[in-house]
Amino acid sequence: MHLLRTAKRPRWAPARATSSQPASDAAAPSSLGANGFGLTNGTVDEDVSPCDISNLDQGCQAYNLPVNDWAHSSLSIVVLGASGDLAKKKIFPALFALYYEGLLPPNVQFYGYARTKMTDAAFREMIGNTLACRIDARSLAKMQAQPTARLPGLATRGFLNLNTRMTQQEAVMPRANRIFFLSIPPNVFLDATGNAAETGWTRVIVEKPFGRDSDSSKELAEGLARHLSEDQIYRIDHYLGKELIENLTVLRFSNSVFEPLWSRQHIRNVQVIFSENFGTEGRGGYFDRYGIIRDVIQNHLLQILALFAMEQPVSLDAEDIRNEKVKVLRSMKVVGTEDVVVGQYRAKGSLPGYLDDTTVPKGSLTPTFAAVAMFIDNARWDGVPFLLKAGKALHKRYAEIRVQFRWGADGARPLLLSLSCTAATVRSGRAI
Ligand SMILES: NC(=O)C1=CN([C@@H]2O[C@H](COP(=O)(O)OP(=O)(O)OC[C@H]3O[C@@H](n4cnc5c(N)ncnc54)[C@H](OP(=O)(O)O)[C@@H]3O)[C@@H](O)[C@H]2O)C=CC1
Ligand SMILES: O=C1O[C@H](COP(=O)(O)O)[C@@H](O)[C@H](O)[C@H]1O
Repeated sequence: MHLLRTAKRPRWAPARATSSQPASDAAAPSSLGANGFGLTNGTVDEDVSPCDISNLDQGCQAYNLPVNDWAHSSLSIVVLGASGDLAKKKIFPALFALYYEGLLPPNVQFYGYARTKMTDAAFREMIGNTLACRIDARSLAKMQAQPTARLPGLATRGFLNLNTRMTQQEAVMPRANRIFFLSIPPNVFLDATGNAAETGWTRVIVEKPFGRDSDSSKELAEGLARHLSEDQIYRIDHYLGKELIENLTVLRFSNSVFEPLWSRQHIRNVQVIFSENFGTEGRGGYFDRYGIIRDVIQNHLLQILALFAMEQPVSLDAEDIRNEKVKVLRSMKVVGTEDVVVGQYRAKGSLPGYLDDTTVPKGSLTPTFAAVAMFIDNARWDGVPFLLKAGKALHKRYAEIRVQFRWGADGARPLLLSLSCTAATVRSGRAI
């Protein structure tokens, strides 16, 4: 069964799976490009949609944001941590998709920042190889070679150097706006926030985890507040943008099949599973300081649990949903060590172990797998275990919610809500 929202697929997006089998499970066709999606024969000149400023204005109005004077303003988008996994896998492909669809202002420039030394050409090539969109290699090369290339290169020589480079490019317009995407470990956030725009607005996008613990999270929030006002800061948990998660509230509360069953009377247990079939692969610098619980359980999986278990919000406004989620978190029993199992993946055959990753400190005890049993002490969920499981370098890549109902003989099939990035599906699973 496919989910509720059927938005028009943008031209750059991969085709969605059309069966109950997620596309990621299907055999990959042999003609895939490096980005993993099928390639077509368009060229950039023909394919890139020109930016329509009136569309941007309408978008701002729709979200209640001030309308920008894009005819006289530039926009610089800076990705800090541009050599990292998140930048390569998600941010640059998403930015490129927006650009490709004509959804960015005409005077936009992208910048990367990292400590790794790389020539501008090597940096552009690295980004080019990760673009998850349907353009062919010829178009990509053309785009990279364009004299007006939007990606000037990678700054590595300090934030001052980055600022100088941006200021030079921005001089063409009276007003310069800046967006900073902090795709870096949280302990570096504060150093990175000193490059605010002088003639336009500044926005800073901050990635989870927001610190390591309560103290560092508080310190981070206070530090950001010293440089930025709250309306300049956008905190991101990209799991909230997944199709199933966006639709979970609608699936539950607008659906007379599910809502009457959503309680301890009918549900025996719930599992939220995050399984990846690849290890850290050079991300030890970030991952080892945080571990799997801070990396995905404390944020992504807990968000899912809260949305799954919350009471019906007064409206679908963000604040109302947030209030209901907070009530779930406040009703949860404190997790003790007896409720948690942790592990670390080891080498098997030709596959490296966690400690074989050269970016991981020798002898590290950081967990790459965790299973946590949680309980919500309220009338709806009293006594129902919520099992959150997450691991890297496991046998298969998938993410799903498994709902085990009480009725039926032992071994009744659970309801599976799949969080696959290519298709949100609801199906019944194998008996357990
Ligand atoms: N990977 C993913 O799919 C997702 C990651 N995230 C979040 O994104 C953030 C980064 O994760 P990820 O990209 O995976 O990690 P990586 O380790 O792959 O990348 C970290 C990046 O930060 C840079 N960096 C590290 N230390 C410093 C420093 N002191 N000063 C400046 N730059 C630094 C690194 O570049 P260099 O060493 O060259 O400086 C690298 O570009 C984390 O907060 C993570 O939670 C969120 C969602 C998904
Ligand atoms: O936040 C993170 O998420 C990714 C998994 O996200 P997905 O959308 O690609 O499934 C995970 O690999 C990474 O460790 C973590 O930081």
